[in-house]
Amino acid sequence: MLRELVWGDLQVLHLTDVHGWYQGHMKKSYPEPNYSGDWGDFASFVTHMRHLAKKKGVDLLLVDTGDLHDGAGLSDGYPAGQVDGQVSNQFHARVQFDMLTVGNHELYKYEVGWNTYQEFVPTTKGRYVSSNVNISHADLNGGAGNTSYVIGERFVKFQTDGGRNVTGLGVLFNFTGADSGITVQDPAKMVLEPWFIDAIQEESDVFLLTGHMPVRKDQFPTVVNAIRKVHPTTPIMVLGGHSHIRDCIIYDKYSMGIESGRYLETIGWLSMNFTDDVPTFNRSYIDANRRNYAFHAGLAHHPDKFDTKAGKKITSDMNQVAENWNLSMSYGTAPQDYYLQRVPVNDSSSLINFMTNKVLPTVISTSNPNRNGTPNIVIANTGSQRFDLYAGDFTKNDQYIVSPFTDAFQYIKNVPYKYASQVISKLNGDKTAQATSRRRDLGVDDEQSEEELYAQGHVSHIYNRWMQDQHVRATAHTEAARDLAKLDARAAAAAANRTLGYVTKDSCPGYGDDTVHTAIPYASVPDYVQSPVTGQNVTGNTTIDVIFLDFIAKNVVRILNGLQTEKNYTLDDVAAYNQYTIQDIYPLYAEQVWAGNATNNTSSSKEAFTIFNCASCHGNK
Ligand SMILES: Nc1ccn([C@@H]2O[C@H](COP(=O)(O)O)[C@@H](O)[C@H]2O)c(=O)n1
Repeated sequence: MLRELVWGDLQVLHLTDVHGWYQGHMKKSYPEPNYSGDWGDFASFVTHMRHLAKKKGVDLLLVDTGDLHDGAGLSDGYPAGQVDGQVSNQFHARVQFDMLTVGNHELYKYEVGWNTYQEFVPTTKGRYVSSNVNISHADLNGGAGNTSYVIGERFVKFQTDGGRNVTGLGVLFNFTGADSGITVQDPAKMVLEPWFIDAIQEESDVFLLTGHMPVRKDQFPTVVNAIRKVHPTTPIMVLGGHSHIRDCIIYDKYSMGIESGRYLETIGWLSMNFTDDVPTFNRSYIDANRRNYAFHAGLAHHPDKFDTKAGKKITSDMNQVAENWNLSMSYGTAPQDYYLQRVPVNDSSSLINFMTNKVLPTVISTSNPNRNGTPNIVIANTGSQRFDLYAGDFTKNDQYIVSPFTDAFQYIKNVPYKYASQVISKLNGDKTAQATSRRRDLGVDDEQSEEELYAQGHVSHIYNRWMQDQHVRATAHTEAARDLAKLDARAAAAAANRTLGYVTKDSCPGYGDDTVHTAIPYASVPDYVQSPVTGQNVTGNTTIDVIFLDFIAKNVVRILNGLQTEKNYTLDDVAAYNQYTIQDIYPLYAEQVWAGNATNNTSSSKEAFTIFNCASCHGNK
């Protein structure tokens, strides 16, 4: 069953953290088909929604809150000579947004930030807002030295089609991990700037406070409060991002904020009715697939009218780029799904189990011919793995999705096994505080605070906790649901028809998800894993090679020194083990082990969500 959107006088369709998933989710295993709409489908959806808004005589704005690339082939699989996101940004630009703002992933590498400024921002027709982010560059007008440029606009003021005055801001969290040449101002300082104070003086019908930061526990309240000092009752619509969750929060009677997930899985909806007294807000999280798009656009029963010419062209142009870049090239066929965090780590469907006990021993343990006779172990941080690996063709695109980092394999040779074998438990050791564990995972100094890590952009713990909450709630309700189902056959049938997906509980009234799902199970995984020792008759005094990712080299060295006093290890003892990075492990494995598997994966996840005869759609007359 799909839940209808509640329209108001003004609504925002919101996207965030697309991370390169412009081709949509292409696998057939659930929940992927729920998110099978691609950028062309999204473009068609937006066109229909804009028409619908016009027909209803209301306003509809389209907002994106950053992190456009890093995470899938169409952004990251670019040929040499280009910049990450350069081509995918061109597809993004084919849908005209009313406001956009910058994410931290646009700022890790100077050339990406500069390319955003030079090539992408001009396509947004003055609607890219980076209130607290600047990039410096040799003066473009030939002046001496460097000039600091606001990446977009500090703020925007515009009028909607319906004549409402909007003041828009685009604020990034207090990010400290930007490349040199890029500066991010703390939002707490930004609100004291003369330009900010000036920009918010004028009365608007609404403030559109966009930004790449979570809507709770970050600095949106700082900005809301600064606006409130001048405009106690003007409506503020807040659109956030960064932590990849679906979330909604009420700041005060006149403002509401939403965060709209990640990876082109979720399209957020925030609507508002202007009233003489207190505005009313509504929010929804739309599953990004053609069925849901057609349903909300009022076309569930007119599927032939859904695709626009422009939308179809975007899809075919993206497919062409994917073909040119070989993104659908299959390294082999995965015989089953491997889940990152859906099953315990000892389960045969665990990606971490598979990587540790099959992939690393097959492709890394044996990869250095000069160390052939020496036993070894391979240690990896599980944070290096980013997504499920689904049954079917394992493509070049999947390579960027599942294991995207280019962390190299290094080793320390001739470590007595009695010490080497203890490294993993020490790495996973002190579980007293999750923060400690995460600090270790990041390879940073023990003194570094949680706040510092957050400021560097690390937020995966927020998404994980959100998934865990959904699972815990689902498990708690299972008993009650079973009892209900016994009494009510219809409820049982409805529950049986649910697919896996997000089951959001946020802080706003009513249901948020537009589709009723069964929560995806969640199991936590250790921070680090180690492959079995190779070789035979390895005893405590046998010397072995300890192989690990360069990302955690410092930690391994420190731990080895804590375990023994015979040798003082330093980073000088660390050497490259092979030419591979963690991004290479599944392609190598697939070529060696899966290449012979038959492919029966020619259909697409989109087929699961045909909009023809949409049985679960209703309400579209
Ligand atoms: N080169 C890298 C960079 C990061 N990681 C892992 O990613 C985690 C940070 O993830 P966020 O989603 O919070 O940005 C970090 O803790 C590492 O586990 C990596 O493995 N290699």
